Amino acid sequence: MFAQLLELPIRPWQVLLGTFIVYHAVRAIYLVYLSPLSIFPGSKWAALGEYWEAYWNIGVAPGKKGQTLFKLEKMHRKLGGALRMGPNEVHIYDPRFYHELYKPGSKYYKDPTMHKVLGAPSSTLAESDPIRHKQRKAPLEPLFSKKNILSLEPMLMKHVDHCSQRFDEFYRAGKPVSMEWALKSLAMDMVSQFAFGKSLNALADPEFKSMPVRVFQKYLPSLHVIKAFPFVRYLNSLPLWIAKHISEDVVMGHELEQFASRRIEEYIADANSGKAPSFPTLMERLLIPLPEKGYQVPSKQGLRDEILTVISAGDDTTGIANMVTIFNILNNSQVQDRLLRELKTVMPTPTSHAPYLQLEQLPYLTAVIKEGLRYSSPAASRTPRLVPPGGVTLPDGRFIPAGTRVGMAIYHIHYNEDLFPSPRTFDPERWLGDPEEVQNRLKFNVAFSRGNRSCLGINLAYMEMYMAIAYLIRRFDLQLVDTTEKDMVWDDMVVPQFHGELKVMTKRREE
Ligand code: HEM
Repeated sequence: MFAQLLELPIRPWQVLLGTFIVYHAVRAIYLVYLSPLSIFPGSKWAALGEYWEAYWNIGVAPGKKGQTLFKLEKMHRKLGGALRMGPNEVHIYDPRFYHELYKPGSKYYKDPTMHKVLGAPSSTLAESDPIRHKQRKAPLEPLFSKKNILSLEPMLMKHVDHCSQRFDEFYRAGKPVSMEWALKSLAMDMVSQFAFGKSLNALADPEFKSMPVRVFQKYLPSLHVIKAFPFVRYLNSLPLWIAKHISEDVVMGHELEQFASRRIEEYIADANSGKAPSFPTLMERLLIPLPEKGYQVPSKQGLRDEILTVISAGDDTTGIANMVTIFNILNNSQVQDRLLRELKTVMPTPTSHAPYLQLEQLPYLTAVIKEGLRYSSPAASRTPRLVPPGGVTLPDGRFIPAGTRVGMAIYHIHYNEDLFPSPRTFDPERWLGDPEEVQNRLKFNVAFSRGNRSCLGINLAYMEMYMAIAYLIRRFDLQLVDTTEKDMVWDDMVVPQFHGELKVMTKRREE
């Protein structure tokens, strides 16, 4: 019988199929049982391919959208501080490793294969090469310095005033404001004016749902899909007449790119005719070469990529941090009363003004903002890096070889019970009290990440938060409408995507 089988002719496709099966079987045995990463526990599926993450993130099964972060949290609690996350990736939960991975001068660089498919590959955010990254950052660092950002205060104030006027209109019409859209529009106007010199006027949209705000809201969650299936990104390169038939999101993305390109042309034309804005802008800096620092002015497409990346990095993040903080203030009358009492010391009437430098000195407002950043964790997901030559030994003694992807998530640090007891309670008191304890805790308030690749926009984000929260709480007696903690539960769609809406009635305070 066996001899008869051997005599059967073997067809080429059978050879191919057999080779394919044997190759994958051997590969699977190697990855799961023999690879140096096989010492790390975790799902066997995760060891075999990138699709374990996608399964929990992109909604292939009902209720499994944006869940990898939370799934990892549960698994770490059971299986320990380091887990296998992919064929070549380990996920770390142990906070002792955070400041090794994301420290200044860290040799753990971004993984080009991962970052180049996300967003604009030529942007500073996506650049993985440390030398090129330094060159790209050269014009941006002084621009984002605190001194420079302070000069934006009058411009930001104008947008807070515009937002307040829009709140009045909603109140007169007897309609609640959807705060997520309103606060993202506020952040959009601030960051776009900083980028182009002119704001996109998102606050003027009747429902705060202007095209750019909607596009970013839709685009960021699609990064989960692009990460798992990089070819999806190339849909964006299709001619518009084809794209129209495939996806409305792609069409919106095209519209935004064209819109940004027009704004760049306008800026250049204005600057050439001596009409540059009176405050520092991103466009202005990007157009000045710095040969001594290796910075060259990017192409028009490079400029567009950089501008759109900065706007996207600064819009949803700040809008979400403000929204979550405001919800928690309104949801806790003790927090609101104490904050209001403090605000009245520098803004005695609801129409008073207080300079940012004075707001920044208020201890309770500062504690509320720090807690808001911890609690909201707007950039919650893991940010992977590559282990440098020589490999690394984890605090628990296990070794990870060079070239392995390792990542930690800001949310896991912020919700770690050992660092922040009762992490699900919004408690500004954590940031008051014994200065030494607060100082230690501050090391783990990592909303903006740490080290060379930490947030460039931190000074702008703080100023936006202080101004939005101080003025909106001092000016308005905001009342929650049909909003509970359940609405504030979120899925991790690159930025938090909430299950419900924060809606408030926006009545002016009289005293
Ligand atoms: C509450 C608001 C914000 C939070 C929580 C936040 C958080 C972060 C985090 C965690 C990173 C590091 C990402 C990584 O490791 O890949 C980052 C990077 C960055 N952020 Fe922010 N961000 C905020 C607001 C802003 C604003 C307002 C801007 C600018 C207008 C901005 C611009 C950037 C840029 C350009 C980078 C890339 C830095 C680099 O790669 O060198 N961010 N941000």
